[in-house]
Amino acid sequence: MPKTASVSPRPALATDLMTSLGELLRQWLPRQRWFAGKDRPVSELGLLSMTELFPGCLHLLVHTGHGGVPGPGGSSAGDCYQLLLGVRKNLSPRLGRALIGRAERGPLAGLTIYDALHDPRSAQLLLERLRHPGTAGPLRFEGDPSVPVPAGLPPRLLETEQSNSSLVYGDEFILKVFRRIQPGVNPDLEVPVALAGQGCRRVPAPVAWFRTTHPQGATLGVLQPYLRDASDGWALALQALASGDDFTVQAHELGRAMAEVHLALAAAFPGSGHDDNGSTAAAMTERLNSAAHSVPALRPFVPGLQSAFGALATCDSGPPAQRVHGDLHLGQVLRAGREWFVIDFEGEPSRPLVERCAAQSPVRDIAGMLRSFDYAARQRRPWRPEWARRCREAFCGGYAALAGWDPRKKHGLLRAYETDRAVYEVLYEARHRPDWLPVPMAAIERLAVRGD
Ligand SMILES: Nc1ncnc2c1ncn2[C@@H]1O[C@H](COP(=O)(O)OP(=O)(O)O)[C@@H](O)[C@H]1O
Ligand SMILES: O=P(O)(O)O[C@H]1O[C@H](CO)[C@@H](O[C@H]2O[C@H](CO)[C@@H](O)[C@H](O)[C@H]2O)[C@H](O)[C@H]1O
Repeated sequence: MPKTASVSPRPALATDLMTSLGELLRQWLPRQRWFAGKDRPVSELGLLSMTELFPGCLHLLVHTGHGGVPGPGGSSAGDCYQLLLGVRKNLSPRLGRALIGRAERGPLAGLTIYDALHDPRSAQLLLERLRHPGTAGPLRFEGDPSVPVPAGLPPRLLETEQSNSSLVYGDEFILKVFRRIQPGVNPDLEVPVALAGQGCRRVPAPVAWFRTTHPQGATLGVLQPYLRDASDGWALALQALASGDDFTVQAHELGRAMAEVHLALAAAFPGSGHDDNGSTAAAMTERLNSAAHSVPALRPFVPGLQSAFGALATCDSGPPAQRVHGDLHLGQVLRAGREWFVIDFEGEPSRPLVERCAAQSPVRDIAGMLRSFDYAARQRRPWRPEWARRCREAFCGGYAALAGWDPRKKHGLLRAYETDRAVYEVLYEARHRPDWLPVPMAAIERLAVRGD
C-alpha cells in the first residue's frame, strides 16, 4: 500500500500505481453501468488524484480517454471517474461481486482490488468521515451542522440501475457517490440546497457532502434523508398498469408537485428571462444530427423530426426560462405517504455541466414526464396508448392548476421538447439498454410522421 495519506500523485507514484491498476481498470470500467465510454476501448487511463481514505481504501479520480474518439455518452476529451478501491490480501466470498481483480505488478502486486462501496466496513467509515467535517488531502467533507447524523447506521448498497452509486444507511440517509465527475458544484447538491432555502418540501435537503479541490473543484457525493417506504413513480405506474388501476389522480398530483418545484426553482435562481426559441431549435437540430450519426435507425426520420424544431423557431416565446430538473421521468419521483417528492437534479448525465445548469424552458421537464408515461404504457402488451394519454392530460391539468399556464396550450413547444427528449432517449437506450430501443423509436416514428 502507498504510505501517503493523500496525494496529487507524484508522477513516479502515479506511474507505479497505474502499473498495478491500469489493466484491471481497463477491463472493469466498461462493465460498469455508470461508465459512459462502453462503446469504445479505454485507450488512455491516468491517475488524477489518489487519497488513502482509510487503511485498505484508496480514493481515486481517474481520467479515461478513447484516443480522441467522441462517443454518445462521453466527451472526445475523455472523462473523469471517482473510484473507491478496496485493497486486501484476500477477498471474502461475500464480496465476490465487488472484485476488480488481482494486481500482478507494481506496488500492489499480489493484492486483491475491489469496489469498496460494496464493503460494509468501508461504507461505514465513509459515513464516519461525513459525520465529522474535515479534510483528507484534496477531499473536503462538509455538512449542515443542524442535522445530526447518528453513528453506526448499517449501510447497504442500492442494487438499482443507476447512473451513480448509492448507499442507504439504516433507512435514514442515502449517500449518492457520483461516478462521472465534472468540475464545479454538482446541480444535485446545488439545487436541493437552494430549494431547501426556499422552504420547498418536495426535495430531500442535503445534510452532508464531500468534494475535491484537486485537480479542480468538484462535488463527489451527497448525503440526504432517505424516504423510507417510498416507491418510485415508475414502479407505481407499472403496478397500476398491471392491475388496471387508474393512475390519473396520482398523475394530477404529480403535475401539481412539479409546478410547485418549478415555482421554487424560479424563486431560488431568479433572473433567467425568456428562452430564445431560435437558438434552442438550432441546438436541438444539432443534437439530432449527432444522434443520427451514432444511431443509424434514426436517420430515415431526421427530416420529419427537424420539422418539429423548425416549428419551434416560429413559436411564441412560452414560459420564461429558469433552472429546471433536466432529466425528469417517473424514476425521479418518489411517492411517500400521499406526497410526491422529486430527486436527482443532475440533469441528463451526458450533457456538459454548464448546459445542465443553464436556464431552460420548464417545458423540458414536462416533456420528460410525458415521455415517461409513454415508456410505462409500452411495457404492457398490448400497448396502452389510452393509459398514457389520460396520464398526460391529468399531469398537465395538475401542473396548470398551480403554474399559471397550461402546457396543453403550448403544442409547438411541447412537440419540439418531446422530440428532443425522444432523441436523447434513443441515444441513451442504444448506449445502455439496446433491448429498450424500440420504446423511444416508436415515439420517434410518431413524432416524425404524425407530428403529435
Ligand atoms: N431521498 C431518497 N429516499 C429514498 N430513495 C431514494 C432517495 N434518493 C434516491 N433514492 C433511490 O435511489 C435511486 C437512485 O437515485 P438517483 O438520484 O436517481 O441516482 P442516479 O442519478 O444514480 O440514477 C432512486 O431511483 C430511488 O429509488
Ligand atoms: O439514471 P437516471 O435516472 O439519471 O436517468 C437515465 O436513466 C433512465 C432509465 O433508468 C432513463 O429513463 C428512460 O427510461 C425510463 C424507464 O426506465 C423512463 O421512465 C424514462 O422516461 C426514459 O427517459 C433516462 O432517460 C436516463 O437519463
